[in-house]
Amino acid sequence: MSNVKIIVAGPRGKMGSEALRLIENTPEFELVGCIDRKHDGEKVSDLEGLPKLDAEIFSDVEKAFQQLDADVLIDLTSPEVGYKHTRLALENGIRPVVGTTGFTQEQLEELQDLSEQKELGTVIAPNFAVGAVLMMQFSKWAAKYFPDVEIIEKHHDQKLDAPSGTAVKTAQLIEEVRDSKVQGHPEEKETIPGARGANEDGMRIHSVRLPGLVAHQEVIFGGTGETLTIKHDSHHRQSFMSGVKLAVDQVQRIHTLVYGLENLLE
Ligand SMILES: NC(=O)c1ccc[n+]([C@@H]2O[C@H](COP(=O)([O-])OP(=O)(O)OC[C@H]3O[C@@H](n4cnc5c(N)ncnc54)[C@H](O)[C@@H]3O)[C@@H](O)[C@H]2O)c1
Ligand SMILES: O=C(O)C1=N[C@H](C(=O)O)CCC1
Repeated sequence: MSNVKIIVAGPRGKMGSEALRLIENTPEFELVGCIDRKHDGEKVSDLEGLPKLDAEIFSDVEKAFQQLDADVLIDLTSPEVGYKHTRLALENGIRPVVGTTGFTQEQLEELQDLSEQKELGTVIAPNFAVGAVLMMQFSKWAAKYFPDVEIIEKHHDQKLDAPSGTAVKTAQLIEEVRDSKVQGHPEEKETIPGARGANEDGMRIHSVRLPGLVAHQEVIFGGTGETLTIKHDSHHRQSFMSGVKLAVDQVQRIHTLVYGLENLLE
């Protein structure tokens, strides 16, 4: 089988640089280029701290997609940029694997339509860590029996979007199995705005941002005389890489958009 030819967008980022190491250590993966706001025309191997890979950096994304012979784009950038890259990749016949979070529901639907129109697989996963996927699935299961639930997500303080993509996805999975409900006292009042967190279908989501954190989430269920907490911690960004690898492998076998790694796990 021939190598999977990959473009990485955001190669100098915390996740992008980890994805480069994954490619370096995966014999069947080949980095053919990168998309970066800076360093146009330089090689990845010229940049300090990145693997010694002989792939060119492009600042013009359209030029990169037209000139490079690529199968897959791995996007690990920021919400607006990631959305634009995903659209352009599909328009140029390249299958996107997207870890970038913060896409709106409307953007996800547009990308689903484009993916189907082009008959090209797309994987968008708010969390590539297998443990986090299980935490979300266990939460969906628990919500059948414990409909009162609050989510506390904790991330490093450089994160742009809040709530996290994982928290939004968790809430969506819970919404599939519980009726809409208002939680807490019906007459509760916030004396400091935001004290009760974001409100997603009655579920409260609290976002913590602190240096020292990577990616963490607790889903707390309350019942009569008991609580259940389902918790996941990513202590290192390597935790996301087996999921990225799975997504790159699977995106070549599908012809639609898959939102969430759980849809690719057996
Ligand atoms: N799905 C997951 O499992 C997962 C895990 C961690 C992070 N994330 C998401 O991945 C994204 C990146 O996270 P990070 O921690 O690596 O952030 P980061 O800030 O460390 O890296 C983002 C990179 O994108 C680059 N970038 C910005 N605009 C660009 C453009 N126009 N063209 C090319 N590159 C551009 C920046 O230069 C930067 O290097 C975020 O959306 C984050 O929420 C997802
Ligand atoms: O570091 C981040 O940013 C992360 N974002 C994802 C999210 O928004 O859910 C999860 C993993 C880390």
